Amino acid sequence: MSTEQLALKVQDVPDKGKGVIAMLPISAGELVLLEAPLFTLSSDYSNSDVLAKLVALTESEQRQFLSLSNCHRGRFPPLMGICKTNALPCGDNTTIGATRAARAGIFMTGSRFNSSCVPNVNNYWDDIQQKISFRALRDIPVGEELCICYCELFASREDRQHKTSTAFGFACVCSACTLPDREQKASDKRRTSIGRLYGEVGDCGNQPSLGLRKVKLVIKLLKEEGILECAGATFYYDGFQFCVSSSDQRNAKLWIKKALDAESLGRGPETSDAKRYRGYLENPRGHPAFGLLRRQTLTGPEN
Ligand SMILES: C[S@@+](CC[C@H](N)C(=O)[O-])C[C@H]1O[C@@H](n2cnc3c(N)ncnc32)[C@H](O)[C@@H]1O
Repeated sequence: MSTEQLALKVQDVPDKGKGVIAMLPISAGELVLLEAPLFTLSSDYSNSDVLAKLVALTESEQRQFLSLSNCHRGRFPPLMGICKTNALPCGDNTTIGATRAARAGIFMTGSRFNSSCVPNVNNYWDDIQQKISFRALRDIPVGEELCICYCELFASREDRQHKTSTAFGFACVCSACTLPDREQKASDKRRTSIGRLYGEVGDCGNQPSLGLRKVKLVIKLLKEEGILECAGATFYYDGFQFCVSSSDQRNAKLWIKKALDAESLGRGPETSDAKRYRGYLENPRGHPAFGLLRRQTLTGPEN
């Protein structure tokens, strides 16, 4: 067993079947698991594709595969049901925006992570190592369950529950989905506002001051929802782009440093985006949008 896996244990958790529990204190940004898939499938797989993968496995691996949960009993043939319940993206995949990985994989430990709408772990496919990595988004104490997010974060609880119940056959019981009524309404309002602002920020290319105000509002809302660590990088990068297009190098550097820190936390310091961000931190003029708009001094991130 690798050092990373010593920090984890798969065990029964209330209302969710099995789950992954921290056995040691885990620090923000730490790699908690790096795992090769048992097998991968293209996104349009059929039952016979799964069967072909299964016969290539050892008997012990087949047993492990068949022990995974199946939330689609009666709706799909059993092998398909297990894959649909447990497959994780093996490629670029975003819960923000529309990028969908072309392949998905089944993982002996990785497929045991349950979902939370306030995840404390981020999963990311490492294309170079051909493995999936799981990194802690914040400090995690011993005994806490490690959860990733299966669904769109910037949606109301009703919409999130609709997605998890149709795609995965469960009504999410995470802390964000079980808030008392008043707090639930406030959370729904924040998340739907973030979703709306996400689109609006994208439309502010020629209005950098307005764009930055919206970015700052999103960051405030993400922080209040406890999901800044898993969703902040893209907005910090937007902040950088507004500054760089206005030739404001000083503030551009402050924004790109935030984007780099957020990227490294959730996906590691060696991703292609992290490398690109480091390049811009050294030389913001290297960005293709540098100086495209009127030169002006904007503002940096709040803290
Ligand atoms: C990929 S599996 C995760 C591991 C699974 N709990 C097991 O026992 O192997 C997905 C299934 O876990 C359960 N699950 C995951 N996240 C959950 C959540 N937030 N609330 C309730 N059930 C959840 C659902 O049954 C779902 O279909």
